[in-house]
Amino acid sequence: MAAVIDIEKIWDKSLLMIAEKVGDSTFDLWFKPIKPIQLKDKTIILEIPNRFFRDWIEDYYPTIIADVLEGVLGYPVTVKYKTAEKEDAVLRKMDSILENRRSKLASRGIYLNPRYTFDTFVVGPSNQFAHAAAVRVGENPGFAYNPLFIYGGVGLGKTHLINAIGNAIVDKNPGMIVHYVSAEQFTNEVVSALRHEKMGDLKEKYRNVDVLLVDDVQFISGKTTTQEEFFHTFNTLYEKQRQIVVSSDRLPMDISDITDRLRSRFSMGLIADIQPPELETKVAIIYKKADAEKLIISDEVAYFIAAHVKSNIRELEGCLIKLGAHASLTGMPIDINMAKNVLKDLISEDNKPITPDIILKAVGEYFGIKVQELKTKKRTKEIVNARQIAMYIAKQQTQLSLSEIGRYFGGKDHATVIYACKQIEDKRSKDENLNKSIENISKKLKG
Ligand SMILES: Nc1ncnc2c1ncn2[C@@H]1O[C@H](COP(=O)(O)OP(=O)(O)OP(=O)(O)O)[C@@H](O)[C@H]1O
Repeated sequence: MAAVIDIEKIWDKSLLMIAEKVGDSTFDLWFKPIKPIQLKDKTIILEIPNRFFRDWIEDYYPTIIADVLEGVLGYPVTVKYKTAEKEDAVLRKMDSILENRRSKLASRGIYLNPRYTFDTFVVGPSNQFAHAAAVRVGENPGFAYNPLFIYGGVGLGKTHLINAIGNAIVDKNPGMIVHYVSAEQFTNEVVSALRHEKMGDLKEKYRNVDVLLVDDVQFISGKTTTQEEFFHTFNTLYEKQRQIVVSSDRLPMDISDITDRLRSRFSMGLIADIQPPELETKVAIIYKKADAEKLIISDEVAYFIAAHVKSNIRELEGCLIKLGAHASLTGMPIDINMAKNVLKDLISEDNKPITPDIILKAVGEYFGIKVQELKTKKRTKEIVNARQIAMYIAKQQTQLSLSEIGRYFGGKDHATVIYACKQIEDKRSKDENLNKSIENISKKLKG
């Protein structure tokens, strides 16, 4: 007799694992209310209170449920959501258009996010340049800017823009092979191909696309075989005038542990940055998203969210989704009091002072160096440079004395701190890239 699958038990086990990964408050709010409905043909249907739950989970933990279920069941499953409340007819229609688009793309083997198009991207001074470059590439793949390298901080729209390029190309050129891949997934494919002696297949797949979109390329830092494979893929595509678009959270020169030849390839075309959005752009994004979700919010609420979420647009959307979920569960309209109440964590985060630990973490993350290494006496060029930048920022952005800063950086004396600050000050006036790196880290700290 075939084993009967006890869906409740499986879900309970999965919930325990999810709780461990996401922490109590997130778990209670977003995952605990989910109920399993059906598990059949490697597809699980989960009931969620309303569509905001799906949006939030897809934004913040897009693969967590599928990953955990795969761990529990031992095979991959597709996760589908069903909302408990009756959905607005317009929203349901929009969802079905998106779903259609998604399956059309998937049937051509193209895994682009159908939501991320130029139409849904709000343009402002912070992203105007990257957007214009992306549109050009979308209109003229292979011939406008090749490669296009888009860089910017976390959650500022890089994935959205490169998907929008892909969607625009697919729409206009039904025959073109457009391949979107995260650098992490590419690395996994290289590892798997090596293990199963399928490198030939991998080369065949990647070197024959018309458009290659690689997201979060900084991930290949330190991974030599992946870099090697990517380098040859890059050259083959480039020679055939096929379009390459790469996104990264930092400039090519700031990606540590990649070969110089790859770094120089990244800089061969156009490098376009996305900066954190200004207040007006944030407000415009909030309205666009609210519109898409059929949420009614006042100017006061929109400006309140925009003023408190400093830069990350994913967080901006997260606030709106949280409000939408709350309004939908309570049946109350969204007003400023609800916003203040539901988003109170956000407000209390505002006054957090910048500490040397926060600076070390931000600098470490930016350059891909462990905080511990910044605090030791290690003297490789990269570490010394990052450590000096961190001291310089600490001097600028904290009230600490030079000796106190020195102490935080592994017992250095105040003369070392003065020297570091002077070095960076001098280099900054001559080196635009260094200047940009410091600005980006500082913005991240303020955000
Ligand atoms: N200008 C914009 N207009 C509308 N939505 C935007 C804009 N910029 C970002 N977003 C939205 O913000 C969210 C985060 O953006 P995205 O995932 O593209 O960021 P990212 O830069 O790739 O982040 P990460 O560094 O984490 O990979 C997405 O839902 C995206 O649609």
